[in-house]
Amino acid sequence: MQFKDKQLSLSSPRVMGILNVTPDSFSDGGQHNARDSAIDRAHRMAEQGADFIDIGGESTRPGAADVAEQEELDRVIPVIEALSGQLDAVISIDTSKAAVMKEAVNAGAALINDVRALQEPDALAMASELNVPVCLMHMQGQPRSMQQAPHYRDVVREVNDFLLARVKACHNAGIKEQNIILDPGFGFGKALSHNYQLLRHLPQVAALGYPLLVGMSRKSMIGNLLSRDVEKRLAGSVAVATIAAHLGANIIRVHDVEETADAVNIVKYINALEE
Ligand SMILES: Nc1nc2[nH]c(SCCc3ccc(S(N)(=O)=O)cc3)nc2c(=O)[nH]1
Repeated sequence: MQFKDKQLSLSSPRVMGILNVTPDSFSDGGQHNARDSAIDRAHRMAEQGADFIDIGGESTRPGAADVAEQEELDRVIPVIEALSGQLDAVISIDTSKAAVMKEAVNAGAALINDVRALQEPDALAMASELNVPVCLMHMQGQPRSMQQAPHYRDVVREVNDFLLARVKACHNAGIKEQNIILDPGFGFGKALSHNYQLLRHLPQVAALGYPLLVGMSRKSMIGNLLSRDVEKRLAGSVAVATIAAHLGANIIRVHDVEETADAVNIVKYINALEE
């Protein structure tokens, strides 16, 4: 797959490091050293084996409030500008806003990661104009309310139907087939059982024929099942990452890059063994 001037094969699973530049992700709260610590973290994750660094200025965890466009721009653009051309990894922008997509790609991002699957105003047209790969993710509802009462008749079918509908919308907007990545959206309007049904049937999502991105790292699907607080979810996160890679996920979005890269390297080795 082509990410601006970087060709990256997705034939074996890749690791995406999470770089949250939202205030709730900084311990000390200071803006300046927050930016510096984000830049250091990006370099560290690239060194640990991240092929992508996903930069997000809007928290989309359950209950999160919306973020104003300028605020989101102020958080992410300086970090992308500081990292562009300095990393061996591809910079991804985690946003739903057309204006943030534009500025981020102009500043050096080569992948758009939209948890709202280009449903916001002008997002489809912007993604088409920017002509970079885009990840379309399934979410039931909006972050503020999505975990109140998630309900599906058949979660895998309904997620697949949504993703295909968004692919059609992309096609109609002139977005190239080879620029599309899909994501079932773990934790975005899903109860525990829905998340594990999606993981177990990931081959059915892969069967849609597009590269898959998955993000389960430290999420409640691990915490609730194992009764683990967020700082004790590394083993569970590596476990689900390994399962997803083995079942066909192409990009694994995680906090813990080094540990996940080790697990993915074992999956890659097994997959490379001749039949
Ligand atoms: N493509 C893609 N982008 C993503 N960005 C994020 S931010 C995570 C927000 C969050 C935190 C915690 C829970 S919970 N209640 O399950 O613990 C849900 C959502 N995630 C993903 C993901 O998966 N794919």
